[in-house]
Amino acid sequence: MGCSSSTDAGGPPGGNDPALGGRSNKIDAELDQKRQEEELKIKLLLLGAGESGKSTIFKQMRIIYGSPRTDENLRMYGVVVRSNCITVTRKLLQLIRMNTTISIHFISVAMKEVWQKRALLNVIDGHKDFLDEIDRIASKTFRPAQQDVLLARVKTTQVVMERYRIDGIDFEMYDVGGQRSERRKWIDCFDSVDAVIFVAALSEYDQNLAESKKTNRMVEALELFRSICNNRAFANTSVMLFLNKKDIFEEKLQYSDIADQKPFADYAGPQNNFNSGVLYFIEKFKDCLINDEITDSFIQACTATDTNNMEFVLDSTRTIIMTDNLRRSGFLGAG
Ligand SMILES: Nc1nc2c(ncn2[C@@H]2O[C@H](COP(=O)(O)OP(=O)(O)OP(=O)(O)O)[C@@H](O)[C@H]2O)c(=O)[nH]1
Ligand SMILES: [Mg+2]
Repeated sequence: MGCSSSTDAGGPPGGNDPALGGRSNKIDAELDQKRQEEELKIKLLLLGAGESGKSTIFKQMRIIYGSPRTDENLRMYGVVVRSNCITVTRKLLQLIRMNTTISIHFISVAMKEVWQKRALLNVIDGHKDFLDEIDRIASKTFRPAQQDVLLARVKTTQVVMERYRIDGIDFEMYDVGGQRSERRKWIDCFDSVDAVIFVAALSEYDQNLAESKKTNRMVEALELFRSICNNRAFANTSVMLFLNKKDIFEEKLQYSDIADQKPFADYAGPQNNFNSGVLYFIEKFKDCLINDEITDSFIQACTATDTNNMEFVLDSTRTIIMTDNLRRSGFLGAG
C-alpha cells in the first residue's frame, strides 16, 4: 500500500556506489518494515447516520485504550456541555409553548409529559442528565467529568483518526460525520478498510432526521446500512452492526409503541417489550443484506455512554474482527 521499492526503471541514483548501496539497503529494509506494519494494522471505520453514537464510541476507545484528556481539551468540553444545556432548555421551552394545555403553574408536574414529546424537536435524550446536574455545571469551578464528555454533543464535520496499540496489534479508528451533507467525505477513507462498525440508534424508531424533518431516522439508518453492506469497496471487509442507545430504547418503549410508527406498523410483538423490539429491528437490518453473511455475533446491542458495557462490546468486537480477518485472508478455514 503506497510504498514503492527503490528498484525503479532507472535504478537508484548512485546505484553502483557501495557506500550509497548500503544506505539504500537500509532504506529498503525500513520501507519493508513499514509495509509489513501497514499490512498488520487493522483499519476500523465508524459509519452510521447523524447522532447514532459514532463519536461517543470513538471517545470510549480513548477512555478504554488511550491516554487521558488534557486540561485544555476538558475546558473545551466544558464549553460544549454548557452550550448543550442552553440548547436543550430552549427546545423544552418551545415544546411547552407548543403545548397550550400545560399551564405555566404546573410546569414541574408537566415536565415529564413534555420530556416524552421531545422527539418532536429532536432533543438529545442524554441531555436530561445535564439538566439534572445544572447546579454543578453552572458552578464557577465546573470541570467536566468523563461522563459529561461522553454525553456532550458536537456534530462531526470532518474525518478524524486515532491510533491505538492493543495487545501488540495496531488499530486505526476513523470517525466521520453521519448527517447527509457529511457523507460525501466518507469515500476518502474507504481504501483498505478491515472492518466497518455500522452504528444505528435503536431509540430513533420514533424520531425524524435533524436534516430532513419528514424522514424517519430508523428508515434512514436501514437504507444507509443497505448501501454500505452492498458497496463494492467493502466486499472484503467485516461489517459489524452496533444497535446503540439501548438505554433510551428501553425507556421509550414504555410510552412510545413501535407499531404506532408508520414504517414499523408491521411490528406484531408485545408492547413495551425490550427483547422483542431488539429482535424486530435486528431482522429489519438483516433484511437489508443480499447474502446472509452477517451472523448474530456481528450484531451487538449497546449503550455507547456506558464505559463498562463498551469495554465488553469493544473487546469482543476486536476478537471477532481479527478472527474474521484471518478467515478472509485464508489463514482460517471458512465457516
Ligand atoms: N443515553 C445515551 N446517549 C447516547 C448513547 N450514544 C450516544 N449518545 C448521545 O447521543 C448524542 C449523539 O452522539 P454522537 O456520538 O455525537 O453521534 P454521532 O453518530 O457521532 O453523530 P454525527 O457526528 O452527527 O455523525 C451525544 O450527546 C451522545 O452522548 C447511548 O447509548 N445512550
Ligand atoms: Mg460524530
